[in-house]
Amino acid sequence: MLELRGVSIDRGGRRIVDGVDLQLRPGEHLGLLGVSGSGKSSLLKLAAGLLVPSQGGYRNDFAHPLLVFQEPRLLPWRRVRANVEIPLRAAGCGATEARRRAGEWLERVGLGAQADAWPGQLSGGMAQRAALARAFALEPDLLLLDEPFSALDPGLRASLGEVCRSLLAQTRAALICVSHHPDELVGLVDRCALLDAGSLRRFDIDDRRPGQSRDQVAAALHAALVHPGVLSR
Ligand SMILES: Nc1ncnc2c1ncn2[C@@H]1O[C@H](COP(=O)(O)OP(=O)(O)OP(=O)(O)O)[C@@H](O)[C@H]1O
Repeated sequence: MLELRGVSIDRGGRRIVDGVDLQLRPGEHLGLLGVSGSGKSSLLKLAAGLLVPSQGGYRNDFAHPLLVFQEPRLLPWRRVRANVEIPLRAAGCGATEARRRAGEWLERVGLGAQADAWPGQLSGGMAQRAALARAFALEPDLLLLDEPFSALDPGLRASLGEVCRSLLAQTRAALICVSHHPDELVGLVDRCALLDAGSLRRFDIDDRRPGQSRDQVAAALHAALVHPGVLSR
Protein backbone atom coordinates (compact mmCIF):
# COMPACT_ATOMS: atom_id res chain seq x y z
CA MET A 1 0.00 0.00 0.00
CA LEU A 2 1.23 3.49 -0.89
CA GLU A 3 -0.33 6.23 1.19
CA LEU A 4 0.22 9.97 0.97
CA ARG A 5 -1.50 12.24 3.48
CA GLY A 6 -1.17 15.96 2.88
CA VAL A 7 2.16 15.44 1.14
CA SER A 8 4.03 18.48 -0.18
CA ILE A 9 7.23 18.44 -2.21
CA ASP A 10 9.56 21.44 -2.48
CA ARG A 11 12.19 21.57 -5.21
CA GLY A 12 14.59 24.38 -5.97
CA GLY A 13 13.10 26.40 -3.11
CA ARG A 14 9.60 26.19 -4.63
CA ARG A 15 6.52 24.18 -3.60
CA ILE A 16 5.86 21.81 -6.50
CA VAL A 17 3.29 19.48 -4.94
CA ASP A 18 0.97 20.86 -2.31
CA GLY A 19 -0.97 18.79 0.23
CA VAL A 20 -1.67 15.69 -1.88
CA ASP A 21 -3.69 12.76 -0.51
CA LEU A 22 -3.36 9.48 -2.39
CA GLN A 23 -3.76 5.77 -1.74
CA LEU A 24 -2.68 2.91 -3.98
CA ARG A 25 -3.30 -0.70 -3.00
CA PRO A 26 -1.52 -3.80 -4.39
CA GLY A 27 -2.68 -4.53 -7.92
CA GLU A 28 -4.36 -1.12 -8.43
CA HIS A 29 -3.62 0.85 -11.59
CA LEU A 30 -3.60 4.65 -11.42
CA GLY A 31 -3.14 7.13 -14.27
CA LEU A 32 -1.54 10.47 -13.49
CA LEU A 33 -2.32 13.41 -15.77
CA GLY A 34 -1.39 17.06 -15.61
CA VAL A 35 0.15 19.84 -17.65
CA SER A 36 3.91 20.08 -18.01
CA GLY A 37 5.64 21.06 -14.77
CA SER A 38 2.68 20.16 -12.56
CA GLY A 39 4.79 17.74 -10.50
CA LYS A 40 3.86 14.33 -11.98
CA SER A 41 7.46 13.08 -12.27
CA SER A 42 8.20 14.36 -8.77
CA LEU A 43 5.32 12.27 -7.40
CA LEU A 44 6.64 9.19 -9.26
CA LYS A 45 10.11 9.80 -7.83
CA LEU A 46 8.59 10.01 -4.38
CA ALA A 47 6.85 6.64 -4.91
CA ALA A 48 10.15 5.19 -6.20
CA GLY A 49 11.94 6.32 -3.05
CA LEU A 50 14.12 8.82 -4.96
CA LEU A 51 12.57 11.87 -3.25
CA VAL A 52 11.26 12.43 0.25
CA PRO A 53 8.27 14.61 1.09
CA SER A 54 8.99 18.07 2.46
CA GLN A 55 5.84 17.82 4.54
CA GLY A 56 2.99 15.39 5.25
CA GLY A 57 2.48 11.70 6.03
CA TYR A 58 4.02 9.12 3.74
CA ARG A 59 3.98 5.33 3.85
CA ASN A 60 5.16 2.95 1.14
CA ASP A 61 4.82 -0.79 1.79
CA PHE A 62 5.71 -1.77 -1.78
CA ALA A 63 8.99 -3.69 -1.57
CA HIS A 64 10.08 -3.35 -5.21
CA PRO A 65 9.00 -0.07 -6.83
CA LEU A 66 10.50 0.37 -10.29
CA LEU A 67 10.59 3.55 -12.37
CA VAL A 68 10.57 3.33 -16.20
CA PHE A 69 11.46 6.49 -18.11
CA GLN A 70 10.21 7.94 -21.37
CA GLU A 71 13.42 6.93 -23.21
CA PRO A 72 14.32 3.20 -23.18
CA ARG A 73 17.86 3.92 -21.83
CA LEU A 74 19.31 0.66 -23.19
CA LEU A 75 23.09 0.16 -23.05
CA PRO A 76 24.05 0.49 -26.74
CA TRP A 77 27.24 -1.58 -26.33
CA ARG A 78 25.41 -4.63 -24.95
CA ARG A 79 23.04 -6.90 -26.85
CA VAL A 80 19.31 -6.71 -26.12
CA ARG A 81 19.38 -9.91 -24.05
CA ALA A 82 22.28 -8.59 -21.93
CA ASN A 83 20.37 -5.36 -21.33
CA VAL A 84 17.69 -7.41 -19.57
CA GLU A 85 20.17 -9.74 -17.84
CA ILE A 86 22.47 -7.08 -16.34
CA PRO A 87 19.98 -5.53 -13.88
CA LEU A 88 18.87 -9.05 -12.90
CA ARG A 89 22.48 -9.98 -12.07
CA ALA A 90 22.85 -6.70 -10.16
CA ALA A 91 19.75 -7.66 -8.17
CA GLY A 92 21.41 -10.92 -7.12
CA CYS A 93 20.07 -13.35 -9.73
CA GLY A 94 22.42 -16.18 -10.81
CA ALA A 95 23.70 -16.25 -14.41
CA THR A 96 21.51 -19.17 -15.53
CA GLU A 97 18.35 -17.79 -13.95
CA ALA A 98 19.03 -14.28 -15.35
CA ARG A 99 19.43 -15.74 -18.84
CA ARG A 100 16.23 -17.76 -18.50
CA ARG A 101 14.20 -14.80 -17.22
CA ALA A 102 15.61 -12.42 -19.86
CA GLY A 103 14.70 -14.88 -22.63
CA GLU A 104 11.22 -15.43 -21.20
CA TRP A 105 10.37 -11.72 -20.88
CA LEU A 106 11.79 -10.86 -24.30
CA GLU A 107 9.50 -13.56 -25.72
CA ARG A 108 6.53 -12.12 -23.83
CA VAL A 109 7.03 -8.63 -25.31
CA GLY A 110 7.48 -10.16 -28.78
CA LEU A 111 11.25 -9.65 -29.04
CA GLY A 112 12.38 -13.27 -28.89
CA ALA A 113 13.89 -12.98 -32.38
CA GLN A 114 15.76 -9.78 -31.46
CA ALA A 115 17.42 -11.06 -28.27
CA ASP A 116 20.87 -11.11 -29.89
CA ALA A 117 20.45 -7.82 -31.73
CA TRP A 118 22.18 -4.58 -30.70
CA PRO A 119 19.91 -1.83 -29.32
CA GLY A 120 20.85 0.37 -32.30
CA GLN A 121 19.22 -2.19 -34.61
CA LEU A 122 15.81 -1.84 -32.90
CA SER A 123 13.00 0.53 -33.86
CA GLY A 124 11.79 2.99 -31.20
CA GLY A 125 8.81 0.76 -30.35
CA MET A 126 11.01 -2.34 -30.10
CA ALA A 127 13.48 -0.53 -27.84
CA GLN A 128 10.65 0.54 -25.54
CA ARG A 129 9.37 -3.06 -25.47
CA ALA A 130 12.90 -4.18 -24.48
CA ALA A 131 12.79 -1.60 -21.67
CA LEU A 132 9.45 -3.05 -20.52
CA ALA A 133 10.90 -6.60 -20.61
CA ARG A 134 13.85 -5.38 -18.51
CA ALA A 135 11.45 -3.79 -16.01
CA PHE A 136 9.02 -6.73 -15.72
CA ALA A 137 11.88 -9.25 -15.46
CA LEU A 138 12.81 -7.56 -12.18
CA GLU A 139 9.33 -8.45 -10.87
CA PRO A 140 8.37 -5.07 -9.40
CA ASP A 141 5.31 -4.96 -7.15
CA LEU A 142 4.87 -1.28 -8.06
CA LEU A 143 5.59 -0.21 -11.63
CA LEU A 144 6.04 3.54 -12.18
CA LEU A 145 5.82 4.54 -15.84
CA ASP A 146 6.84 8.10 -16.72
CA GLU A 147 5.32 8.82 -20.13
CA PRO A 148 6.68 5.52 -21.44
CA PHE A 149 5.03 5.69 -24.87
CA SER A 150 5.09 9.44 -25.51
CA ALA A 151 7.84 9.39 -28.12
CA LEU A 152 5.94 6.86 -30.26
CA ASP A 153 3.31 7.29 -32.94
CA PRO A 154 -0.35 6.68 -31.97
CA GLY A 155 -0.45 3.15 -33.44
CA LEU A 156 2.65 2.04 -31.54
CA ARG A 157 1.38 3.74 -28.37
CA ALA A 158 -1.80 1.68 -28.57
CA SER A 159 0.03 -1.60 -29.20
CA LEU A 160 2.54 -1.02 -26.38
CA GLY A 161 -0.37 -0.14 -24.12
CA GLU A 162 -1.81 -3.57 -24.95
CA VAL A 163 1.54 -5.27 -24.21
CA CYS A 164 1.74 -3.46 -20.90
CA ARG A 165 -1.86 -4.29 -19.97
CA SER A 166 -1.31 -7.99 -20.61
CA LEU A 167 1.99 -8.03 -18.65
CA LEU A 168 0.29 -6.29 -15.71
CA ALA A 169 -2.51 -8.85 -15.78
CA GLN A 170 0.09 -11.64 -15.62
CA THR A 171 2.10 -10.14 -12.76
CA ARG A 172 -0.57 -8.33 -10.69
CA ALA A 173 1.85 -5.44 -10.08
CA ALA A 174 0.40 -2.09 -9.03
CA LEU A 175 0.88 0.74 -11.51
CA ILE A 176 1.16 4.50 -11.61
CA CYS A 177 1.40 5.70 -15.21
CA VAL A 178 2.11 9.34 -16.05
CA SER A 179 0.82 10.41 -19.43
CA HIS A 180 -0.19 13.41 -21.51
CA HIS A 181 -2.45 11.14 -23.57
CA PRO A 182 -5.78 10.20 -21.92
CA ASP A 183 -6.45 7.68 -24.68
CA GLU A 184 -3.40 5.62 -23.69
CA LEU A 185 -4.50 5.57 -20.05
CA VAL A 186 -8.07 4.43 -20.62
CA GLY A 187 -8.02 0.65 -20.60
CA LEU A 188 -4.67 0.55 -18.77
CA VAL A 189 -5.75 2.08 -15.45
CA ASP A 190 -8.73 1.82 -13.08
CA ARG A 191 -8.74 5.49 -12.15
CA CYS A 192 -6.95 8.70 -12.93
CA ALA A 193 -5.73 11.59 -10.89
CA LEU A 194 -5.07 15.00 -12.31
CA LEU A 195 -2.35 17.19 -10.83
CA ASP A 196 -3.48 20.77 -11.06
CA ALA A 197 -1.29 23.52 -9.60
CA GLY A 198 0.22 21.04 -7.13
CA SER A 199 -3.15 19.62 -5.97
CA LEU A 200 -4.71 16.31 -6.95
CA ARG A 201 -8.18 15.85 -8.46
CA ARG A 202 -9.78 12.44 -8.93
CA PHE A 203 -11.36 10.81 -11.96
CA ASP A 204 -12.74 7.31 -11.39
CA ILE A 205 -12.99 5.67 -14.76
CA ASP A 206 -15.20 2.80 -13.64
CA ASP A 207 -17.61 4.91 -11.59
CA ARG A 208 -18.11 7.58 -14.16
CA ARG A 209 -21.26 7.06 -16.21
CA PRO A 210 -21.33 3.27 -16.73
CA GLY A 211 -21.59 2.30 -20.37
CA GLN A 212 -19.36 5.09 -21.61
CA SER A 213 -17.14 4.01 -24.47
CA ARG A 214 -13.36 4.25 -24.22
CA ASP A 215 -13.37 7.23 -26.56
CA GLN A 216 -15.95 9.04 -24.43
CA VAL A 217 -13.93 8.45 -21.26
CA ALA A 218 -10.76 9.65 -23.02
CA ALA A 219 -12.62 12.75 -24.24
CA ALA A 220 -13.84 13.47 -20.69
CA LEU A 221 -10.27 13.14 -19.39
CA HIS A 222 -9.06 15.42 -22.13
CA ALA A 223 -11.64 18.02 -21.13
CA ALA A 224 -10.49 17.68 -17.51
CA LEU A 225 -6.90 18.36 -18.56
CA VAL A 226 -8.00 21.59 -20.20
CA HIS A 227 -10.56 22.57 -17.52
CA PRO A 228 -9.47 20.80 -14.31
CA GLY A 229 -12.21 22.55 -12.34
CA VAL A 230 -14.76 20.00 -13.63
CA LEU A 231 -13.22 17.29 -11.39
CA SER A 232 -13.76 16.73 -7.70
CA ARG A 233 -10.91 17.01 -5.23
N1 LIG B 1 15.88 18.79 -9.53
C1 LIG B 1 15.07 19.86 -9.54
N2 LIG B 1 15.43 21.03 -8.95
C2 LIG B 1 14.61 22.09 -8.95
N3 LIG B 1 13.38 22.10 -9.53
C3 LIG B 1 12.99 20.97 -10.15
C4 LIG B 1 13.80 19.79 -10.18
N4 LIG B 1 13.13 18.84 -10.87
C5 LIG B 1 11.96 19.39 -11.23
N5 LIG B 1 11.87 20.66 -10.79
C6 LIG B 1 10.75 21.58 -11.01
O1 LIG B 1 9.62 20.99 -10.40
C7 LIG B 1 8.46 21.24 -11.20
C8 LIG B 1 7.74 19.94 -11.44
O2 LIG B 1 8.59 19.09 -12.22
P1 LIG B 1 8.14 17.63 -12.64
O3 LIG B 1 9.22 17.09 -13.52
O4 LIG B 1 7.75 16.87 -11.45
O5 LIG B 1 6.82 17.98 -13.49
P2 LIG B 1 6.05 17.11 -14.58
O6 LIG B 1 4.58 17.35 -14.35
O7 LIG B 1 6.50 15.70 -14.56
O8 LIG B 1 6.50 17.81 -15.93
P3 LIG B 1 6.60 17.21 -17.44
O9 LIG B 1 5.22 16.78 -17.83
O10 LIG B 1 7.08 18.38 -18.24
O11 LIG B 1 7.60 16.09 -17.40
C9 LIG B 1 8.92 21.96 -12.46
O12 LIG B 1 8.65 23.33 -12.31
C10 LIG B 1 10.41 21.72 -12.48
O13 LIG B 1 11.08 22.82 -13.03
